[in-house]
Amino acid sequence: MSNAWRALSAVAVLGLLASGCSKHEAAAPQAADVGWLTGGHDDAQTYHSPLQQVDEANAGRLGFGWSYDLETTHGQEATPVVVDGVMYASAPWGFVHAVDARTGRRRWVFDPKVDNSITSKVCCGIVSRGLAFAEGRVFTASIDGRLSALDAKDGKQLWQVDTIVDHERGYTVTGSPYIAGDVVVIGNSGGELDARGYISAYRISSGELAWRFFTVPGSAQGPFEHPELEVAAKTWDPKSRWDVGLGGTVWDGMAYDAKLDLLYVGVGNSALYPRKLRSPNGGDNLYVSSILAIHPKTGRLAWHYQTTPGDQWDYTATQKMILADLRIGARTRQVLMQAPKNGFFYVLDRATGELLSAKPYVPVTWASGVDEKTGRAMETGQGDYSNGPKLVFPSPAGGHNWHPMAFNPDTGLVYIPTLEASAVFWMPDAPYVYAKGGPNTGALYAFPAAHAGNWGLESPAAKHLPPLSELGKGQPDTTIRGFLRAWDPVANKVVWEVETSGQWAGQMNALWNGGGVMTTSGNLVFQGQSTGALHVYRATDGHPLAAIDIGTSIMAAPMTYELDGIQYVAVMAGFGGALGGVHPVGTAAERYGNAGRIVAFKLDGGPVPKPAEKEHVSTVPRPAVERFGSAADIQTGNDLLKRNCARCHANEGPGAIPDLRWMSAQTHQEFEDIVLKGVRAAKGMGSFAGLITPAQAQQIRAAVVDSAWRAYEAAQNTPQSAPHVPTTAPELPRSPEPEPVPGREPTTASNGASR
Ligand SMILES: O=C(O)c1cc(C(=O)O)c2c(n1)C(=O)C(=O)c1cc(C(=O)O)[nH]c1-2
Ligand SMILES: [Ca+2]
Repeated sequence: MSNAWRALSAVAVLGLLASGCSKHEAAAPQAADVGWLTGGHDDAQTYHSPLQQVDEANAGRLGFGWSYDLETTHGQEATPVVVDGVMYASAPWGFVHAVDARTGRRRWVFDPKVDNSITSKVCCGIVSRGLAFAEGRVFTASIDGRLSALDAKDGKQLWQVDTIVDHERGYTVTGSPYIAGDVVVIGNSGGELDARGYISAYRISSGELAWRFFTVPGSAQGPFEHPELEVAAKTWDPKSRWDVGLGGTVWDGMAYDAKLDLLYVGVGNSALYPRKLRSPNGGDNLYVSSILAIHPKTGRLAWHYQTTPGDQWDYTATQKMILADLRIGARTRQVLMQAPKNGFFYVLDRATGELLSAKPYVPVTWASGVDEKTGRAMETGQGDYSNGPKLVFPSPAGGHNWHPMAFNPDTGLVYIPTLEASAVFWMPDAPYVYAKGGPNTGALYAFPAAHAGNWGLESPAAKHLPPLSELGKGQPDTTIRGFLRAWDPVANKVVWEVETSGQWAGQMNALWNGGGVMTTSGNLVFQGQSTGALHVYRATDGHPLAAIDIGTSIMAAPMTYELDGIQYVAVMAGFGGALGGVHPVGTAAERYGNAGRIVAFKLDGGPVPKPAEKEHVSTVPRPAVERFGSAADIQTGNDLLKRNCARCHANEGPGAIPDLRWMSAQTHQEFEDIVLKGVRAAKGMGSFAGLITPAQAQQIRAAVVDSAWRAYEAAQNTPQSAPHVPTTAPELPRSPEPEPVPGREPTTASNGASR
């Protein structure tokens, strides 16, 4: 169907010819090399490979192939591509690593030379979700929004464009570029800041801008950049906060159908979050939280489907979409499938945008269902926090986030890394004030989780809320859990599942312990965990086949390719993203540090070398400075911290991002320079000058010091109530469980982390 598939079958034909030629020499026929051509393997973004050398009978023999040092401790979220024996991998900041896919030896590295002052605008970690490959060129976006075309041979830059329309606003780019015909398309991030979302399409050959599509109007009356915005403007209150940008960022999934010549684009949440502040008289607010089908030749909209009308919970529809042909009733339908954050699994006709089904794949309370006639979600009111705090399922982390799901055409199942979690949303007491280029959600939220630092209901900023016993009355169990779910997209039910939260159920770590997914025609499903294990399951029934401990936390989806008759499986490993500031209790990142690397596996490769173990802090240290500031300063400091800092600094233990409570005396001295002059921008801490005054910086510091002393005093009085900082992480299972894991029952059997 797609270019990628055509390329693959061309390789297969060449392979057959080659094996025909070698007939006389009585040698084993040479298997054709098979690559992985887009982030999700193909234009349909299936995360499925037809390879079957590694299969359910031998997956237990998977071992070390090679590893490659990515020279960073920021999170790894990308799936590399492999073309002609070379792996191209995108890494934090927008680096590209070209690596010999047989040996892991470096061929070239592209450094986008980012001005690191951009980091104060990063919402959810300095990450990259991938690159695109076409016509001998690698396309990559840097976090500051430049799109570069590189010569795949040597990494030389062929062209580069600045894709950002307004550098005063909170734009960054973490998403992958995608190819659609002769254009390369890129979106951007900033839906928690003041971005006005859009995608831009550039000519593959020259980098010339072909078209740009804004996802939300810039004003009530126009002039409108393109006709679709006039339609969209009617769904907004004319008094909407046009000045704040309104969100609708395209920060992750796209897919392309070459036959229909349609590009599919997932659009993110609204900014501000609360309707009351954003579009006071309501409206659906197109095209936030929508799936768009766009003609890549013209940039005109073919159809749209809005998953969350008038979103106010960060329910992005940016999640990766998969294109497949499914037998539904008596017909084969060309479908698009998505599991957006809002908790419903959508099957749409991808030619027309018609809704075929939408069923919850995790607990959902904001809506009772989706009306399949009108295609509209039916809101319950449980999500309405305009008059007081409300506990809502799913949480803003989503029933599913950026972690790729995978579709296996052999089993007909979609494998989804899901989250069962809720959050309490509320409007802050202080009136909302627009912060140019800064955080502008207009709402706050917290997770009912243990050890959740600034993200939890125990955080000082959430202290005035009613207790969970009251907020959660009559609601589903708020224990945070994660499951890998095999979902039948025709019957709309779970066929099998394994729990991936394990021993962390109820804690923030449970959120994304399970990473992105890949599936193969060896009847296999692959998923890494932040424990540092790559898990392999039988695709048909979830039977666990292998758990390979690599000593590096895995979030990204694995991929696979075959060279010289050897099938490799590879994954980019490293903890971070939105959870970068959370203490990764019990993970490989905690035990072995978080040096990012690519690890490749092959049959009979033996154990994977692990990084050296880190030394662990087992006590709560004494804060480096004495308490200071008034109670009012500390209260203000906590609110400022929640709005500006908590998206990175959870302050609940040693994470990939420092816990500010344990700043050294030296760091305390440099605090204003760090916050206001950007002296640590190279590490990811850009300047907040213009957003925070020197006096406010001191209020934030006073709040941090107060928290540090409270933790210290608690630890002195009752050691067992001290923050949980284990000295060793649990051992991972080395051998598969004997029993299959059938049916709908939740199980902890297969990942061994339930002890
Ligand atoms: O609205 C946005 O523009 C935006 C951007 C990003 C991003 O670029 O990383 C995330 C989110 N939203 C988001 O809501 C979210 O849950 C999230 C998780 C992650 C991550 O990398 O772990 N990024 C983002
Ligand atoms: Ca968002």
